[in-house]
Amino acid sequence: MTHSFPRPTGTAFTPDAFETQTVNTPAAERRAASLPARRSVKKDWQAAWLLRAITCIDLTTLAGDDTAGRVQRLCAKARNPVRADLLAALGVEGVTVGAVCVYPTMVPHAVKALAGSGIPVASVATGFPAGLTPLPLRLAEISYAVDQGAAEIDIVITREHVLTGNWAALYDEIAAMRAACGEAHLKAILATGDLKTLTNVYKASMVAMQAGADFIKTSTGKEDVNATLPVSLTMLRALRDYRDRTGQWVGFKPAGGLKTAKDAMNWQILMKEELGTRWLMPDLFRIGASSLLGDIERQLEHHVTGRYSAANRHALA
Ligand SMILES: O=C[C@H](O)COP(=O)(O)O
Repeated sequence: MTHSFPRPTGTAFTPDAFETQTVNTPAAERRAASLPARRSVKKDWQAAWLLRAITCIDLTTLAGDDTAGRVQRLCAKARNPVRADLLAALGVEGVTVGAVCVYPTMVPHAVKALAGSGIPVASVATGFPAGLTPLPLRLAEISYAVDQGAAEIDIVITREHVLTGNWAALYDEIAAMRAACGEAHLKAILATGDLKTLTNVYKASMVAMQAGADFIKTSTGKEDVNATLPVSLTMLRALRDYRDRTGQWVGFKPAGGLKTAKDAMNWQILMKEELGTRWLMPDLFRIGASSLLGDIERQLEHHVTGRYSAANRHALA
């Protein structure tokens, strides 16, 4: 039984917790670069890590041409992410994903398609992906998504507040969004590809956690640069510093560009080494991805059958 942590409550706005902080970017980049070079775990252990990764995927479709039919198909995949014969061969059952993540108007279709599954529906909101609409409209979008049945809200921050060092304004907007979420969990998308420096990433992470975010998330998937290992390392260090200062455990969600099973394992290894095994569970770790599951399933098929499906012949090095 995994110990469950109380939902983070945030704190008062506390600039001294981060204002003098600077990130050693070359050191962070060196540390991150060492991960993919590692020999990854092999055979049964690899399969176990990949099954664990599936349980943390926020299976996502965030496209302008999304339809009810596409969301229904995604939800069917969320319910059964791995072929039954492969699960039987692996000796596991009941594997499902962490959540399904969609746009607000697609929430009702996901809620209906996931009824009885226990899989939560996550919705982006607050003017995703740019976030440049009036705050009252952004808060109303949160309320709409929650009213439609979303249990998790992925909000986007106003990057200008970070780029101008207006940390109080950033705190206030995220705190207002957290209040609008009510019982729904809030994931704060920092759009790190827009934030220019790792020091800004660290500070934005701390402010989002002080404002009550349940998760901090790297990217919308729409920036030029989305989830990277150096940025993720910086956010994990902020998570750890925040936990050490406040005792509150906040979750982490890399998103955007995680496409392969190797990507998933690189982030899992980073999480384990920086924060520990407990942080590999879906209440503290999610991967926002639209195509990652396909490659993980192909690697599991290879593990079981020794063959790759026609769609992919890239060995997991
Ligand atoms: O979290 C949501 C992201 O948009 C997923 O990005 P992706 O399509 O690169 O997997």
